[in-house]
Amino acid sequence: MWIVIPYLLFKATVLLVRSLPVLWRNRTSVTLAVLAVWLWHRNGWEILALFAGVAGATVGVWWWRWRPWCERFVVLPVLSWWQRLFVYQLHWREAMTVCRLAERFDSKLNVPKLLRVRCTYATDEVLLRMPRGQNPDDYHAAAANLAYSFGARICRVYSGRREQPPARTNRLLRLVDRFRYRDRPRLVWLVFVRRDPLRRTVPAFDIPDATDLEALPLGVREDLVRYVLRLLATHVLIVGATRAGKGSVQWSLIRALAPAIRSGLVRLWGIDPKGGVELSLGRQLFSRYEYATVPPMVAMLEELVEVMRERQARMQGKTRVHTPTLDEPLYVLMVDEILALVALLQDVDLRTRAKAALAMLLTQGAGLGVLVIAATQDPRKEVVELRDFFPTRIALRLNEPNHVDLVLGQGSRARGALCDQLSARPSMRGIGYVVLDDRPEPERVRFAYVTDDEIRDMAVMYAAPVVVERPAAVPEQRREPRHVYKPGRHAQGPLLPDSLTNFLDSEAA
Ligand SMILES: Nc1ncnc2c1ncn2[C@@H]1O[C@H](COP(=O)(O)OP(=O)(O)OP(=O)(O)O)[C@@H](O)[C@H]1O
Repeated sequence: MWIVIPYLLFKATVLLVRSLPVLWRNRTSVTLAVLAVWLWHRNGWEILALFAGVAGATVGVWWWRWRPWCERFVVLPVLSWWQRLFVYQLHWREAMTVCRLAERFDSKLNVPKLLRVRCTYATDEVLLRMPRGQNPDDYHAAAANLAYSFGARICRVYSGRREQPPARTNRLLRLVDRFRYRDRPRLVWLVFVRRDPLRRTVPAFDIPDATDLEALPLGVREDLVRYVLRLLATHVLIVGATRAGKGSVQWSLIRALAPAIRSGLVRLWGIDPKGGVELSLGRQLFSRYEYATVPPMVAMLEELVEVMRERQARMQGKTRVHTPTLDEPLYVLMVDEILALVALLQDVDLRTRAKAALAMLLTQGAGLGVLVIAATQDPRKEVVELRDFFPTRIALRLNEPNHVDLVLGQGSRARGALCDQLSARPSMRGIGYVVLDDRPEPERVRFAYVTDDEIRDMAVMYAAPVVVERPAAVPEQRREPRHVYKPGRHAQGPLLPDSLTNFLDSEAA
């Protein structure tokens, strides 16, 4: 008997020490439970009920008077606590094991460690630490199983923190943030979407006083943060099935550019091969605009190449990066259906010239302040060949799963860009995926919808100043050599990547 008591004491101590981390992680629940039991034991259930009633009434008044604060400090923390305890912690081990995310080593099962659950009204963000031997791709592969295991339809996986460190002036706080926001490769963020936060149309944003070319607000992300586009030095490709909402991306972008268009800092050129259906509503915003026939469109492309070349000559030896000024504005060329110029055009000569000019703009224009924003319905071969020259790509609803990787790049669908599963319902238009600069996982965005009336008003209030642009040369009679740019064959020609050479050469076949 005397030997059993020390043994039991030893066992109890081990159990206590082992459960300390669990108790610490659940300190709020444990404290509340201990308090409740103590109150009940000391004063009976009536006092406990009174306390609960007073607490409930206080929260009710708080909610009524200061709802955002109440949500932030009471409702969402309580929801997070509840979800953590009764949804994630309860089924964690089982779910991780059946989703094959638990690793066995030395006859011990290493389960990913659940660190934190943070809820918004629409999503649960679960932070975990991976066991050794895993990387975030394992979680991307298991995302669908994880979602259904925890009663959601969508689970997004992020290998990095989604929010940026706050901008602080205090040095001490900055130091703390540097530690808090340090790179932690073994952490993975799972975001379970309980209800779609993007199901409501996002109204057009107010036009800013001044355009910030580094952050043009275009829509709202799934975490309800504004999606902003850094336009400087990037070309943008927008791909989406018919009626997917490509127009809302284009018009949101133009809306964000409007003050700069009016001041002349940005010169917007438009090509609308679909007969002016999309862009003509805001005709006054464009310094140059072609929609009726193809030859002037091609001439316009070539003219822009000329503008770019002249600027290149002016910049030579002075600066490497173009900064927009009123004398040297940023040229933004918007092409509504790029396929009409590079693939559907019957006239081979015109098509070759259009391709060559576009290739030139795409390879050299970004650093020279000549940008291309192109939209298309169909990611077919000719567009995919150009894809890599568009650093920013936006994929709205697409018809086929394999189109996703064609537009956003290899592996994008596996990392969560489910463009083929986006709803075609009219109420769900204008939703798409974008790849942000700071992380590999695509982000779902709903683009702001600019109504026809808003476009008309904007066109009147922010009309482009009248500038005397050079008249477009009528191209019909021009007989230029088919291939202007032939790296390797013309030693003095600019060097073009292989894919672009193939793209230009495809005409010769
Ligand atoms: N962001 C949005 N939010 C809500 N509804 C939208 C949004 N964008 C578009 N829509 C709706 O979808 C319709 C089609 O949009 P839009 O013309 O922009 O599509 P599209 O992809 O440009 O079509 P197409 O390929 O035919 O040119 C619009 O008339 C509008 O009713």
